[in-house]
Amino acid sequence: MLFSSTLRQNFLSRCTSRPFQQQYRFMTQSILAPASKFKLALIQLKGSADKEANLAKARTQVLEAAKNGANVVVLPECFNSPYGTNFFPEYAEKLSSSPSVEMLSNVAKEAGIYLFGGSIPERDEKDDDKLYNTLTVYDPTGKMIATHRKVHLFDIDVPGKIRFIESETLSAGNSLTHVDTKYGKIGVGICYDIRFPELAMVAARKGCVAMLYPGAFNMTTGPMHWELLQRARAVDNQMYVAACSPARDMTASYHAWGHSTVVDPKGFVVATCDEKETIVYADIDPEEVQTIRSSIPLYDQRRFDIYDDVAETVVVDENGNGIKKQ
Ligand SMILES: O=C(O)CCC(=O)C(=O)O
Repeated sequence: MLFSSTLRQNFLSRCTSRPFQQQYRFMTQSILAPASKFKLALIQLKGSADKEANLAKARTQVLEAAKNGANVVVLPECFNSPYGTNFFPEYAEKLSSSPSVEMLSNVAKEAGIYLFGGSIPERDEKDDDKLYNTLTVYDPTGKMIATHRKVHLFDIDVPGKIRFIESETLSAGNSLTHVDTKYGKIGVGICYDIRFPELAMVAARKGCVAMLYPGAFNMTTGPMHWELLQRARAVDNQMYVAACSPARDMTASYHAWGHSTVVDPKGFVVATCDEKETIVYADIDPEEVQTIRSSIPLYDQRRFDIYDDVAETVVVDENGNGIKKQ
């Protein structure tokens, strides 16, 4: 275990206030929550329109990953359904009565692993018309320890290539999620969330050793940005980054890019694959985070005293000056 003292934990939680960071810039550089080595597995599944079959296949693959020594296992985005706005209402489940949650909890317990259960279309408990794209996380006893509703909905229009408007049927989540595991703190996002660097940056500053993203990029944006975004988030924040995709199915309406990947804190791809069904494994070592952070001490060198508040929306006026939007 690294940095396991209560003192460090107390310190870490106080580090989130800006005046504190300014005063103690030199102390914040290498803070990680208590962390130790673990084996990560990304299950690149080929789903179908048959939910029961998807759940059964996911279960088998999670057990396979655990048999091969994985301690933390990740499933892809929307692993229990086809990916498309028209499918979400049909496949959505309330978490309180969800066959997918039941399977995920049971298999996490049976396998004795932490399970980041990809995502499923979720129906709001109270408002039947409200749907989300939701990740649920389980500890090795099968207890659900976190949920993350996709914060940034995938609304894009690349003329002649791909138009996808997730907000046609989904609502966005409104909070960030950092999961405490016995191997360390882990941040999460879902697919399009990876395009917003703030999620990973906040996670790193809250002591996370890795960001995990279930995702389903496509044949247009996959080759352009899938690996680049993971390497960017890793190198900016000097942390592990992994993204777990469905396998490609050319008979489905949405063709996933595949290429589930793990990137280390230096920005190197340490494990990846092609578009076919497979399991990608990588050893995660928190010492690697410490090593790169002490060689290239970005955390010491940040200039919080001169950055504008990035939470302000800025627009450009007719003279080309940036002005704050009211
Ligand atoms: O950002 C992209 O290019 C793809 C995002 C996506 O497929 C998703 O959010 O599900």
